[in-house]
Amino acid sequence: MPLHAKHIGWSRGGNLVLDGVTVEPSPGETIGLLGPNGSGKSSLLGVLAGVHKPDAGHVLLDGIDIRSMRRRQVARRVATVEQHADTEVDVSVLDVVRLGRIPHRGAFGGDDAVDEIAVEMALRHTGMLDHRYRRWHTLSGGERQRVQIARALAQEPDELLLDEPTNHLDISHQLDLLALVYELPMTSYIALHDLNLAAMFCDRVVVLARGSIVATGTPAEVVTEELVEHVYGVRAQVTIEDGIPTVKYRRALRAVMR
Ligand SMILES: Nc1ncnc2c1ncn2[C@@H]1O[C@H](COP(=O)(O)OP(=O)(O)OP(=O)(O)O)[C@@H](O)[C@H]1O
Repeated sequence: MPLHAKHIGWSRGGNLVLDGVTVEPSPGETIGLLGPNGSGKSSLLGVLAGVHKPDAGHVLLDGIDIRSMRRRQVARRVATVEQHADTEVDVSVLDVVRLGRIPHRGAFGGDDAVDEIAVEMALRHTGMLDHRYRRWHTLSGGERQRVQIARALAQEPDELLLDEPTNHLDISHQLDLLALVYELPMTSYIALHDLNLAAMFCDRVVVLARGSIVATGTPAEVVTEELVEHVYGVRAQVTIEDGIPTVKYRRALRAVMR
């Protein structure tokens, strides 16, 4: 059973950041987490990754609460790509991607050949193989993002948690990356701001507002003109082609203050 969130409640600084959030994907599904700034998408990913301990509810992996699992056990199964991953250390692309193999190495090391195959596959998948000897600090924002995805893939997880992975990417790489994630056999949770990309590449979307789920279902069920106006306060036209909604936003009249 993939990573499930059941009735998650999580508070920070006296505020309820997540309130009764339940998400139960089927194996291999791509779940889009949508919602305005501050609605709880990153917090939910943090809870799913086991980084934040929920005050209420459970995160289950194979039906077992991850709190009762060892950290390494969870790390072998769940890979995370954060929004602003960076390092001051002078490392190569290869060094970063090899970090993904750490959960698979025991006290006496691991199988170097297996590790190197996983690393090469991950670099190839993300189009970074030719850049493997580049230094991290020489990479563009988009290239760094792809390296972080490669690191997560090298981990060979069953579950992938991605926080706005298309940040910094040009449209061609956004489409490539989401197509890659969509085709991977693993279950993925992706926090996204772009409703059109979410509609194209997610099997199901979960819309959060102020820490609660306000809608969940297929993109065609959820991404409606009413929802866009209700959740984002933006008027839009939504058309559906081949079962995939496309959102065209209406430009708000600018308030001129004199
Ligand atoms: N450690 C923390 N301490 C205090 N407040 C927090 C903490 N972490 C999150 N929050 C608050 O919880 C709310 C949800 O934040 P979160 O980062 O999960 O939202 P988000 O949907 O990912 O936002 P964005 O789209 O801007 O990335 C915000 O109001 C945020 O300020």
